[in-house]
Amino acid sequence: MIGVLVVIALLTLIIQKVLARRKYLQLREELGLTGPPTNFIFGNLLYMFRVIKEKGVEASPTIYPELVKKYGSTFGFECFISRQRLTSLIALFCLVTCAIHCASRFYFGAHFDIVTVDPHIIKEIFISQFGNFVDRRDSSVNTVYPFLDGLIQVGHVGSYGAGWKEIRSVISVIFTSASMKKMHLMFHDQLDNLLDVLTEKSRKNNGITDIYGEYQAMTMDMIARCALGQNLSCLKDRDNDYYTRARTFFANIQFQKSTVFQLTVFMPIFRYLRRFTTFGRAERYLVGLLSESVHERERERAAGIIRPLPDAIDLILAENEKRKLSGMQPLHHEVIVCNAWALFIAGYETTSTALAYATFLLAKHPEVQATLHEEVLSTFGDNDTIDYERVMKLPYLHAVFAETVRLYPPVTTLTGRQCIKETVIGGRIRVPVGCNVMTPVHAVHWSEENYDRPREFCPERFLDDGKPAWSATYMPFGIGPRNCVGARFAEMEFKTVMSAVIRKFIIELHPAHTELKTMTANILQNPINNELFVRLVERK
Ligand code: HEM
Repeated sequence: MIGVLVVIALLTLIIQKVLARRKYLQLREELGLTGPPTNFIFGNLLYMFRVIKEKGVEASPTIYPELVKKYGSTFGFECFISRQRLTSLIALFCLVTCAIHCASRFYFGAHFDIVTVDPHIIKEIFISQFGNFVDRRDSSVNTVYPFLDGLIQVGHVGSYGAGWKEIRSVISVIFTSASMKKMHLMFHDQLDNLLDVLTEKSRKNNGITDIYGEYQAMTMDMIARCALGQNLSCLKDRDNDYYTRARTFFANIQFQKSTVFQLTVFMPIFRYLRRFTTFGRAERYLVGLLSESVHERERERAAGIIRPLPDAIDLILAENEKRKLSGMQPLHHEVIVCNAWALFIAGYETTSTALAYATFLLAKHPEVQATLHEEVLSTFGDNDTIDYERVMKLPYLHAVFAETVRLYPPVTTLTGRQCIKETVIGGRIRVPVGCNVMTPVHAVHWSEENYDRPREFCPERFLDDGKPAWSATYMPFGIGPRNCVGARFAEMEFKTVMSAVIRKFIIELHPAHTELKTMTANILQNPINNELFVRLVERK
């Protein structure tokens, strides 16, 4: 008798899930959108797998731009997940479905996104209707500590009461011009370290250097110093705990490498297993150190010890003290830790990727390199300190920066928003609560409607108009009130490092790496194999 009841319960459950899935798959049609054919179980995932299987992983950045060509500027798409481990995933899925059928949010397939590169709709979502789209498109694995209350993921209501708006207003104080100038003073030690390491490399092995590896170590040193007050020396000591754990974190927080990550796409309840994953364990260790740093800083401040060069933690704590004094609820300790962590991860990989792309592009375009070198040399000579005021104003350097992140945006699909109040966009598309709208930045930047010869590296396109305004056709740092809070920091770091490197070295192509091959995974666009080789020749 019990056996019969169990079978009936399971059948009912399966029928219910199948019907829910059918209804979900009809959403795209209901909203009047087209898109690639959808598989009942895998949504559009198989479409992505097919492209990568046929053309290789280097074709991954072309997926969205090609879809735009095929289905127009706004379409519907279900994505997220890799084929690797699908077999084990399905087996596990069947098992756990029986075990935890009470999970309330059930994604049998994947997320449904409205994808748009239409400038009018982009402006609506990210700016004029921002109030209806405050939340970022969520990734289930990130909706637990230590990500949930960090700026990258937090929604309009945070778990400790402080939502995106409040947290953003606190974090923004870190990036005012006055704070940035002080942080710039902290760059110089790291810059000297970088030049020492690169000089050594240029004298060995014919100057062939994996420049991406060196930039990654350096940006970690810089963000750790400026954001977290940690004096690391990853450039010179790759075995240090921060570096090895952060590399483990980044190398493993990927769909294809983590079964838990994959499971969260189907069933968000699995996000609670984050802490037991390889990336989760590395993260827990680093976040533990951060939490201790915050406590220590609180104790110092209470004892009246104020650092002359405040880092991000000092600035957050100072802002929190002001909040207390004016009768507002201060940010909870865990919220501060989540945000210190968010700044660390958002500020590390992205800037090193942009620097590596630019270095490669300068090697590939010696005429651009010569013009940039001339500008840097005529401003700073051979020995002047590269100071904040002057480096931020160099027009050609700015054009190289702007064009690099246009042609190879390091962040491609973080620019998504989740609807929190039902609305209509583009005058016709109903967007229900919970639905995501996402703009793939590279598809916007590679569109012939927006740029002449969009796949060519041409810094001059940013010279005529001076500083490019971030807009619906130029959005390497996103757009609207929830754009990249660290954009000016990234710009400052990029320009300072690039000036120092170009002043000291001639950059040439490595004969075996004459083409820049990138791949998109999760929200980022990285060099394939996480390495990028160039040849460095010390200038006389
Ligand atoms: C070249 C380097 C960088 C690129 C290309 C980049 C790009 C982006 C993009 C596209 C977004 C999403 C914006 C949107 O949804 O409209 C974003 C968000 C964010 N970025 Fe960056 N970023 C870079 C460097 C940094 C740095 C250095 C930091 C911190 C020091 C940082 C911190 C953040 C944070 C905290 C957010 C979330 C902001 C919010 O939701 O309010 N980023 N970034």
